[in-house]
Amino acid sequence: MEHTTEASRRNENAVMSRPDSKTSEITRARSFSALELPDDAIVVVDNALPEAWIDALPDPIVVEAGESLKRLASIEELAGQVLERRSTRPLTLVGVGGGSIGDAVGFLASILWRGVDLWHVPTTLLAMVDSAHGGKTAVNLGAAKNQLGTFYPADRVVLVEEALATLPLEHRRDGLAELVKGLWLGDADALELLEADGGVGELASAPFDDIRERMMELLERAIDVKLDIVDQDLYETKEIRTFLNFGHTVAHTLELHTGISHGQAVCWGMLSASFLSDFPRLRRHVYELLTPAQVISAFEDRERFCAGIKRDKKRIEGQLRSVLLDAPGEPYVTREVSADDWYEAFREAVEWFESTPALVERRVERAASLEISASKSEMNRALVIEHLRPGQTRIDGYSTADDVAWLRRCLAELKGAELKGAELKEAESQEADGPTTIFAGEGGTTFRFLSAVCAARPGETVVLAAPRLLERPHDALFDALRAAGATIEPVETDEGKGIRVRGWSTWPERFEISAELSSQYATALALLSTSGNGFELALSGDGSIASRPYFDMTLDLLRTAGVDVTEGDGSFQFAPTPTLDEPATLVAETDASSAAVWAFARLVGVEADVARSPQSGRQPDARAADIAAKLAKAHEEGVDSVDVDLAEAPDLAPVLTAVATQIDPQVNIVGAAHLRHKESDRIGDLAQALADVGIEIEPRDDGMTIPAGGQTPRARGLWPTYGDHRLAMAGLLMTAGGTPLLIENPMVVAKSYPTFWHDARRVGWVVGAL
Ligand SMILES: O=C(O)C1=C[C@@H](OP(=O)(O)O)[C@@H](O)[C@H](O)C1
Repeated sequence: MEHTTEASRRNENAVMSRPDSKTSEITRARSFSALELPDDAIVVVDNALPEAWIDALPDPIVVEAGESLKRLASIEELAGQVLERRSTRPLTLVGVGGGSIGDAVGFLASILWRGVDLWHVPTTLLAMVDSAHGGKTAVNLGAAKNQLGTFYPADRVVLVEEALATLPLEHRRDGLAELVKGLWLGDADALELLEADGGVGELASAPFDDIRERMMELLERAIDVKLDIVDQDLYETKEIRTFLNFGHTVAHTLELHTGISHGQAVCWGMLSASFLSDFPRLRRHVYELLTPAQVISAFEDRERFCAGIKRDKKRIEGQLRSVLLDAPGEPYVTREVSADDWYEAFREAVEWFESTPALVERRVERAASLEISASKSEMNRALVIEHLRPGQTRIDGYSTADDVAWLRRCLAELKGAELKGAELKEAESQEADGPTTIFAGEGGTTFRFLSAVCAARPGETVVLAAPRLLERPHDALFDALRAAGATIEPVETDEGKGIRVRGWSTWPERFEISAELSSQYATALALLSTSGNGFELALSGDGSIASRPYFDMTLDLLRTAGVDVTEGDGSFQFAPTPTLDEPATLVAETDASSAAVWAFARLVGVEADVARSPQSGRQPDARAADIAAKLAKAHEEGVDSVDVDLAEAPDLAPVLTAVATQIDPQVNIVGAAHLRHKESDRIGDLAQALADVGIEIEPRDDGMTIPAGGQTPRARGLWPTYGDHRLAMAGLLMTAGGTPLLIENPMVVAKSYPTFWHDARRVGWVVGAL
C-alpha cells in the first residue's frame, strides 16, 4: 500500500517555485515485500537488518552500517560495487537502513556521475523522522565526523511500517524525541493528537499495531515540519534551518560527556529549553520518553558542561546561537542565552525530572514480555572480580542500573581511568601522593565492596556516599578491615561525607566478621580473594549470615573465577589460583528482584512475562514465583492466613506487601528484621507509606502482618518513596486495582531498574508528570 502525504502533494508546486531545492516525495509501504522499487534501482542495505527484509530486496549490496561506512575509502568501494551492477543511467540508488546508510548512500548518489536518483528507505524511527529528510549527506574525515558532505535531497523517502513494528522500544523512544521536537517546532495543532489515547508514553510503549495510525500520522506531520523548514532554507543561510537544532545544543554536550543516546540527549535538551521558556506542556511530553540515568543526575561539572556548549557547531563568529520557543510552533534563534544559562536550565530540568511526583494510573490491561537487565548483585560481584583479576575474566551480562554504574565508575577511577560515556578513556595521571576520591552513590553493595577494595589497595582513598547510605550500618565491616590492618575514619569534604581508607601494608591471613546484619560484609571480604591472596574468613557474633543466599552467590562466582573455597565450622578458607590460564566467564542473569515485581503483579491481574528469566537459582529473589504461587493457592483454597519468611530474600518485602493488601488471605511476613536497614526502613517506612494512602498494616520487629481482605488506597493519594527504589515499585502495584496514585520521587527506581516506568506503560499504565 502506498500513501501520498501533504509533503508530496506540496512537491508538485515546489518544483516550479524553488528550482534550487527539491522536496522529497514521501510514501508508505506496509512491509519490505510490498516495497515497489524502480527497475533501475541499486539497493544498499545494512547487514544487521532481519534476513527476511534483506531477502525481499532485489540483489542488494549488503554493507556494515556505522561510522566505518562513512569513510571516503568505503564510498569508493561502494561506488565500485554499484558500477559492477549497473554502469549506465538511469540509476536510482536506494539506501535501506539507519542514519549512516542514508549519509553514505546519499553522498555517493550526489557525486556519482555528478548526481543520480536517490531513494531513502529509513529503518529506524529516528532516520524516518529526521535524517532521511533535508538533503544533508555526510562522510567523515579521519576521526572528525561529517566533515565532507553535500546537500542532496532524496527523490523519494519510503516509510516502511514493518520496520517500526519491530524496532526495539529504546530506539522508538529515540525517534519519538525528534518527532516531539518537530511538532513543537512547527505543528501546534498536532500536539492534541500527540496527547490523545495515552499520550506520548503510549506511543513509546504500546505494541505498534495499537498505535499504528496515530504514529504514522504524527510521523508524517513531523516530517512535514522538517520539509517546510528545509524548503525555506536548504543551505542554512537564513537562520531558519537552525530551528531544527532545538534541544541539540545541550544534547551534543551530553552525548559527548555521558554517552547517553541521541534521542535521550535531545529530550534533556528540550527539557532544559522548557525551563528557559517555561513550557510545562513540553515538559510533560518529554517526561514520558526519558529514562533516569546516573550519568545525568551526577553531571554537575559546570565547567565541562559549559565548555561543551561553547563548542556548539551552530556558533557564528564564536557566538552561541540557541533555539527557543515563543509558543508551540513559534521557534526563534537567540544570542542571549549563555552556556551558564544552559547549565542552570539543565540542572533545573534534572531536579524537576527526579522530584516531580508521577501520576500513575492503570489505563488498559495489556500483556507484555519484558526485557530486564542483569542482576545488579551478580554484576557488582563480577565487576569487583574483574577489577582484581584484570584480563582474566569476562562478564556475560549487561546492566544499566545506577548501582552498577556507580561501582563501574568508581573502579575505573581507582584504576586511574575515567569513564567517558560507556567507554573507558585514559585519564590524566593521578596525583601520586594525594588521596583518590571516589563517590559511591547510594548502593550498599557498591559502598561496602569498595571499602574492602580500598583497604586492600596501597595509599589513601576517600570514599564518599549518599547521606542515607552513610546512615546504614557498616561498622562490623569497618571493624573487620581495621583489625586486618587498614585505617578507616569518617571524613567530611567540600564534596560530601564518607570515609577515608588507608590500605594495610601486609596481607592479612585471617578476617573475622559478624554478618548478622548484612551478608554484604562477608561478601566484600570474600571477593578480595580474587586478588590472588588466600585467607580465612571466620564468622563472629552468632555465626549467622543475613540473606545467606547472597553469600552463596558470591562463593559460586568466586569458584568460577578460580578461587577454591572450603567451608569449615563457622569459617571459610579461600585459596585462589594465582592466575587463570583461560579467562573465566562470569554470568550475570536477568535481575530476579526486578522480575519479582511482575511475578507478584500477576496476583493482581497484571500479565507481564519476563524474557530470559534466571535459570541458575543463585538469586534469592527468584523465589518470588514460588511465593506468588503459594499465595494464589491460599486464595483459591480460602486459607485464612499465610506466613512468608523473607529472611533470605528481604528485597521482596515491599512489592509483596503491596500485593498482599489487595488479596484475600492475611499475609504475615516473618524473619526479616534486617528490613529496617535497607535503602529505607522497609518495615516502618512502608507502613507509613501505606497509612498515607489510607491502608493499615501491622508492623512488627521482624516483618509485618497484612490483614485479610482487599483494601483500596485513597485516589490520588501521595505515596512517599523514602529514597527507596523498591518502595516506588510497590507504589505502582498499589494502583493495580485501578485507583490512581501520585508517586513521590519516582525516579529512585534507577538504582536497580531504570526502565521500570517504561515497562509499567507497556503493561497498560499511564505514568505522567504531575
Ligand atoms: O549482596 C547483595 O548483592 C545483596 C544482599 C542483600 O543485602 P543484605 O545482605 O544486607 O540483606 C540484598 O538485600 C541486597 O539488595 C543485595
